[in-house]
Amino acid sequence: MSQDILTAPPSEAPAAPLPEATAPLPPSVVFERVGKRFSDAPDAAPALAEVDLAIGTGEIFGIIGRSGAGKSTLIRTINRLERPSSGRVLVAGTDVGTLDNDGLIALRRRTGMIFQHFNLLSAKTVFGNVALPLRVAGLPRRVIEERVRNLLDLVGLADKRDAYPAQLSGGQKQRVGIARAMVHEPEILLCDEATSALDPETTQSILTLLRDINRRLGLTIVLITHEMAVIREICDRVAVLERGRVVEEGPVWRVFGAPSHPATAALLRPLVHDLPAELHARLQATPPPGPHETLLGLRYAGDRRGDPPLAALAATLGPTLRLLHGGVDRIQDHPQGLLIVAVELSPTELPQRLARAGALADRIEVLGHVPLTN
Ligand SMILES: Nc1ncnc2c1ncn2[C@@H]1O[C@H](COP(=O)(O)OP(=O)(O)OP(=O)(O)O)[C@@H](O)[C@H]1O
Repeated sequence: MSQDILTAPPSEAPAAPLPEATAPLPPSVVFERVGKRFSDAPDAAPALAEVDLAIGTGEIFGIIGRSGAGKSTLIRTINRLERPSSGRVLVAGTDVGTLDNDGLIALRRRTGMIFQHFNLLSAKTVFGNVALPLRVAGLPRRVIEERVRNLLDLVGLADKRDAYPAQLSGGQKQRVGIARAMVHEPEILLCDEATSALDPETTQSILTLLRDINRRLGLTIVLITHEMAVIREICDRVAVLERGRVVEEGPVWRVFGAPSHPATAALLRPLVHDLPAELHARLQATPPPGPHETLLGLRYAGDRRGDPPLAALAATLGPTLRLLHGGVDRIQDHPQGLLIVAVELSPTELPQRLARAGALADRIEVLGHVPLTN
């Protein structure tokens, strides 16, 4: 390809536009109206309902949702650890529901999986844990030796090959888990809360490793997590599940910058951690009967020019307006402005003022209420 470019005669014609970085990639995993019921009881809510999603090849795709929303069930349909009750799951174009035993073994080899608690065998060394799936598959010793060595190099554990899991830190155990998941050179890596048992620094190093593997090997990564920071850090796109349904999906910068569904906004609410600790501790979900302040989070998408209009906000929300926090985050290189302000307004006045202030931010969210004490 580069040869063609180098030897092509110069052309006066304008260069063809480069494909947009966000152009959809061919799908690696497709969910078509996937439903899952664990119970036949007519009043039991389905674990999944009418899930339609396409995950592009080489993308890092996050699935979020509150506990019980169906995240694990959905990710487990990809390697058929769960079978949908309705709909289809396609992996690289193949309906995984139609696979026979051999097909299923092949599917599981092309979809590695890592887990929150690593699932390592304590009686086997690092080498033994990573080599096990290859031994089960009956590969020659020489091939196993070489592949495991390469994988331990890839995950930065070459010097730990003879250590036992009990001698490893959590981050090192997860690196073993990643190496083991990669033994069959999969096209897809499924991560089920892979960093949830790790401290922030170790989480960061595992995310860096996953991103590196994704970039170097073109691996598609599907991950579920309750840690929004993980999604923000490495995912290209994200889907939000609520009671088994996809309620929102899109590029992370857009979904996190301007969440359109209340379930997403609720998941992102930890932004209140940007508040001073003393205020955070006193925050209430419902307005108290006496005098109180209401805390508002105002978000600004990156393409909005200029500073947030503080004077206009004060004119609209009233003279009690206090600025508590202001900052700009970058998500996937898209700047996201966030202001947290406090206003002293009665429960009847608040919605009217908020309606008028709507044009002054891309999104305004009520974070809670704080009683005022004399
Ligand atoms: N094997 C099972 N048998 C019966 N019900 C199940 C089974 N697995 C999951 N469920 C139910 O399906 C729903 C979705 O569960 P799932 O574990 O997929 O949610 P989740 O979003 O991954 O939750 P969490 O974040 O707590 O892990 C829940 O109501 C759960 O109780």
